[in-house]
Amino acid sequence: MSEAATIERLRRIGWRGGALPGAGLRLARVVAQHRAGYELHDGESLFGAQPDGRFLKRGLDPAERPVVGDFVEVEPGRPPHIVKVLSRRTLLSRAAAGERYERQLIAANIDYVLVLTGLDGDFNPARIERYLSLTEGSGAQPVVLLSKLDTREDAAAQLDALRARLPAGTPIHALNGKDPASVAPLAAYLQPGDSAVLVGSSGAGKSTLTNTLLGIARMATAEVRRHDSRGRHTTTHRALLQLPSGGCLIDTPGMRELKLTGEESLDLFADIEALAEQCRFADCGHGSEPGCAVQAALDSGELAPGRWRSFLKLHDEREEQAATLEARLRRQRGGRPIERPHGHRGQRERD
Ligand SMILES: Nc1nc2c(ncn2[C@@H]2O[C@H](COP(=O)(O)OP(=O)(O)OP(=O)(O)O)[C@@H](O)[C@H]2O)c(=O)[nH]1
Ligand SMILES: [Zn+2]
Repeated sequence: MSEAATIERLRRIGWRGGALPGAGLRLARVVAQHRAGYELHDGESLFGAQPDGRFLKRGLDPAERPVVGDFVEVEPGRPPHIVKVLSRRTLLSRAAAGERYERQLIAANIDYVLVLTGLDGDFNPARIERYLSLTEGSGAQPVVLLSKLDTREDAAAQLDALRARLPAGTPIHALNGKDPASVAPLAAYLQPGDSAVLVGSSGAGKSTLTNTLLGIARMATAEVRRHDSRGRHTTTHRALLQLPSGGCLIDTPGMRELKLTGEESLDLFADIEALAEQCRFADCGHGSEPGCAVQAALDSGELAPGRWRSFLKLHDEREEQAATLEARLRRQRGGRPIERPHGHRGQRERD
């Protein structure tokens, strides 16, 4: 295959250029990670691969291991081996409160995180803010998508409220996920060389939107999954969908269930942090303390109550996660076996 053809093929799986690997090596993208190994796609076909021994060394920084979305160099063989991870343009990760403190990598080289929420009962600005905070520092650009526009007559008010609340410049698109014309503006984020992930709660319309983007007839979700797992589509795969607009969508269960786990930045609430610094007491609880700048801003309307509540919620969640993490680390340092609290099981069984 000519070099131009190779580059064209790789662009369709989100490659943005760079040096091609030396003779005998193949460039591919990680689309899934299993206990048994990796699934890779080279723009033409899907194949399994094993990580080279050096990636399995104990104590290796997990950030050095291949992750979904990585471009890797592969040495042929049975099975092929991943020998090198190319440098990443973006990296989505979160803190993992496990036995050992680790940053858990979610995906590499993602350009756009499409945060999908339905304009129906699913609509929840606080959750959208939480998703946005997850993309902070990753290098990926968040895009807010609101589905089920066709079911609402009063969406303008929801949109205005969201615009006022989210950081200025955050792209927001309201759409009908079933209608190709309504979805067409998203092509701007899905050009050749672009990689996107679609996240949102169950029922938000991820499969519906994905099918419209793919331009294939809408099928029941379960049917789509069954067909894909049988490999009915030869050029696409559930985990890495090549879209007609030229970009690709990484769609793995791990991506779909992105959750906050405690270490995300609260930068979205920098204005509130700044307010809190103006309180008379450094340890102000922002309740009934005299000289509380937060209460003053709430009273004057400068700070919206809903925004204050979502700040508190995210804050509490982080504190809780941090406490869990600290307790685990303390246990580990003490070298004692991990004890399960005695009352725990009994309590569980009672309810
Ligand atoms: N009217 C309307 N219905 C929609 C739209 N998007 C999705 N739906 C419907 O909402 C329901 C859920 O959509 P799915 O695409 O299955 O949602 P999902 O996010 O993939 O859900 P999970 O597979 O559980 O993660 C289906 O009945 C869709 O037909 C939309 O823009 N307008
Ligand atoms: Zn205060």
